[in-house]
Amino acid sequence: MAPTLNGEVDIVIPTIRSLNFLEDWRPFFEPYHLIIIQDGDPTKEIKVPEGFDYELYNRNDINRILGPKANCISFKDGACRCFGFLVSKKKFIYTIDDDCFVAKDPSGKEIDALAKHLENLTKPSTPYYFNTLYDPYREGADFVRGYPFSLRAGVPTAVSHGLWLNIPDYDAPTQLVKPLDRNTRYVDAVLTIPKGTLYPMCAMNLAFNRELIGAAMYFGIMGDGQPLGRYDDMWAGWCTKVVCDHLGYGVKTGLPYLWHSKASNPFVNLKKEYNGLFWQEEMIPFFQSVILPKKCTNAQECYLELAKQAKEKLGPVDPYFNNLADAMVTWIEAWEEFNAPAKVKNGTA
Ligand SMILES: O=c1ccn([C@@H]2O[C@H](COP(=O)(O)OP(=O)(O)O[C@H]3O[C@@H](CO)[C@H](O)[C@H]3O)[C@@H](O)[C@H]2O)c(=O)[nH]1
Ligand SMILES: [Mn+2]
Repeated sequence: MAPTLNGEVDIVIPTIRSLNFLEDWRPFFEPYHLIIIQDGDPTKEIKVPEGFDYELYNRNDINRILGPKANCISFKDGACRCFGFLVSKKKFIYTIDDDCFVAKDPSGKEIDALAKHLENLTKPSTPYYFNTLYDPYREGADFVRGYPFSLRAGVPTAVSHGLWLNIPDYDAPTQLVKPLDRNTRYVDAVLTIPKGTLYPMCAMNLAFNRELIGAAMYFGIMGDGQPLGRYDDMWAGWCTKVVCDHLGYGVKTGLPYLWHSKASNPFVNLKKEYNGLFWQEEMIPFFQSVILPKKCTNAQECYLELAKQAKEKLGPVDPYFNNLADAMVTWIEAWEEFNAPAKVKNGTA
């Protein structure tokens, strides 16, 4: 198990409701610093349970801190969480939704999701050759026969994507036709997503190495005033995976699980997602075809190149993508204002 890295971790929570869920996480989260992003009405008071060390930002704070660049941070959408990624100074970020609770593994033991994410992030990934016994660095597992020794050191892990029991993260059409579906299947595995393969990244139980990939973990312009919602984490997932593949970093998915308690309204979600259901048939082939030049040697440089290509290739799909590409550039400008560009060489920050 990874050591407690509490000096190197920020927990980022977007919220429009109360934070009572933190009581459930207290044994695991209390040693850590929280960055709470209060979305929606800034005059509403958000109560944080006693005993937590936190900083809280509402929309007025975001506007005051970023000035004109604040327009790259979404309003009335969980995508606002990426402001927390921007202002953090820590090596690792864990972001969690406020309707997610501690899950139990099949033995009935409570799952310390954060500890498992940190373990995932501090052990290598294997994107170049699939290990059929899954995570080879796990206690009691290893590389199987036929696995090349030249690849057994693995690569640095940039993203750890956790899953959820109970309410599944379905898109609105699926949720509308299968409202009673509950995810009861606990799969005891962590997989590295192979190089060249995209995946639908969900942000409700997500951790990443901010120094390696933080600059590309931008959640786009979604929600209020935008023709798209609930594709914030999808966009960030596609961008970060393409950047990780280019820079030689790994992305893991699987354990840890948490308990997703609340289904959001599928009718509201359908309105938010509607364009995305069509546009994803264009967005995904775009990301599958992206080639980043060798001169891009860190996440910021890769991201600016991605913004350029997204404008060229997706702008004709809808003018929204021109605005999104511009917002991606603004994000990097803000990122570099807040963080002296981390010169990351060979995966060590
Ligand atoms: O306007 C808003 C709405 C929500 N939030 C905060 O964002 C997260 C997620 O909200 P919620 O749990 O209601 O949404 P889900 O449909 O369950 O989850 C989706 O959100 C994305 C991942 O977070 C992804 O699209 C789906 O998993 C909560 O913390 C809300 O408080 C917000 O800040 N502003
Ligand atoms: Mn939810």
